[in-house]
Amino acid sequence: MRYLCSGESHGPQLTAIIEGVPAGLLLTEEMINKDLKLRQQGYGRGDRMKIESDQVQITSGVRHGMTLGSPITLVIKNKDNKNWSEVMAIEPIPSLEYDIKKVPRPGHADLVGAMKYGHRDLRNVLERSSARETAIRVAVGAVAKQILAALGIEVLSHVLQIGKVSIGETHLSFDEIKEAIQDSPVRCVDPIVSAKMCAHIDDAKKQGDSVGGIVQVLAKNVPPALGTYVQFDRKLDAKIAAAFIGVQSVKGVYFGDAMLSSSSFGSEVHDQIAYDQGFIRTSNHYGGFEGGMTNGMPLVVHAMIKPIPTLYQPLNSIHIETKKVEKSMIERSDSCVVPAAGIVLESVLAMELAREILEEFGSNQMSNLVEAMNRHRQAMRDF
Ligand SMILES: Cc1cc2nc3c(=O)[nH]c(=O)nc-3n(C[C@H](O)[C@H](O)[C@H](O)COP(=O)(O)O)c2cc1C
Ligand SMILES: C=C(O[C@@H]1CC(C(=O)O)=C[C@@H](OP(=O)(O)O)[C@H]1O)C(=O)O
Repeated sequence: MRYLCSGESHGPQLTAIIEGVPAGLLLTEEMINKDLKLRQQGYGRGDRMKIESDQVQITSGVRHGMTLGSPITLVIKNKDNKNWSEVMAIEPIPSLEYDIKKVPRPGHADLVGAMKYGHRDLRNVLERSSARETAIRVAVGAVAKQILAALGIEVLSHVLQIGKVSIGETHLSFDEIKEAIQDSPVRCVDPIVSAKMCAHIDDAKKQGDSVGGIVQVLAKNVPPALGTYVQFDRKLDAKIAAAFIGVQSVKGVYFGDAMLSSSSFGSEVHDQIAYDQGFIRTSNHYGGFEGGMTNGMPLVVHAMIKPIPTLYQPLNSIHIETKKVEKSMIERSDSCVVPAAGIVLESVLAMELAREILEEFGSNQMSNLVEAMNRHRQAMRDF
């Protein structure tokens, strides 16, 4: 399964084409839209989210709610495009005068992107580097989630830390976490910490500042032996780490209790092997991976997210023509996107897992894939 995305932040639409989704998967726009809605929520989002109400349009590869096995095309319209139709016009508008962006934001792609592609208007960079693009990736991930759901696998994200407010680790189960975050505007399991996180975001916003944080992404019911140890670039944890870093503002990835294990004795953290109708581990400090392969324990992946680069109290920068010091540009911005990034990272994890499963059990039809997975699970239990 492979996919390609396109679209500028204030252009007419975002598009994705996914190839390799087996035929016979139940898929409707509504199944995708619920994730698009979640990505738009989360305390700390800016005014753009009041304009957009993301809805996907499936324009190929699906008929009567069922995938055909042909490429699936997904489209999300940018509602804000109507406010930028001239600035973002595809055809030249010679007489148009508009604000050309010249003062790059520290922490954003503006300066290096312009240097790389030779742009003198930083808008030519920011339009594509923008995390607006994550909307269509969430749509793609929702398709992957449907494949996983048919195989009994589910993913979930929740927030462990926002700026300086941290919940530490939680010992709740997957289903308990799902329940506990329902009413939290920051997807945090503890209501008291959740309120502190919101207050911390408010404080940052009042100061014209921004905050980052840490998200935990989980997958349950993943069978053992996905991925392989035989070649570095085929290790599944390595593929997931690369895909996580591919999400805007994710600066670190770690599996399980990596922070703790790096400062512990081996005897304290290695997950001991036991047998109970199949091999199990008595703990899950390594987040479900050994040697680049899943070991049958739940997957536990963490993403460390930096604070948003655009600041309402801007930092110093340099005008790219005058080379003089100026405050960096600002139009409009989120102040915290940690909960939203969690939804994006769920999609990314779902995509990597679905892709790996299809590579391992390759199938054109969902029913054959389900059978192959059931056989694999049985073989793993019988080992
Ligand atoms: C969902 C989401 C929304 C974001 N919104 C903003 C924003 O409003 N303003 C901003 O400057 N950066 C925002 N970012 C982060 C930038 O897109 C990102 O920092 C930038 O593209 C540079 O990439 P890097 O941080 O991965 O190096 C957002 C990131 C995500 C995941
Ligand atoms: C549009 C989205 O996020 C955008 C990501 C983003 C950035 O620089 O990454 C900058 C902001 O864009 P704008 O200036 O249009 O408000 C965010 O709103 C979205 O998440 O759908």
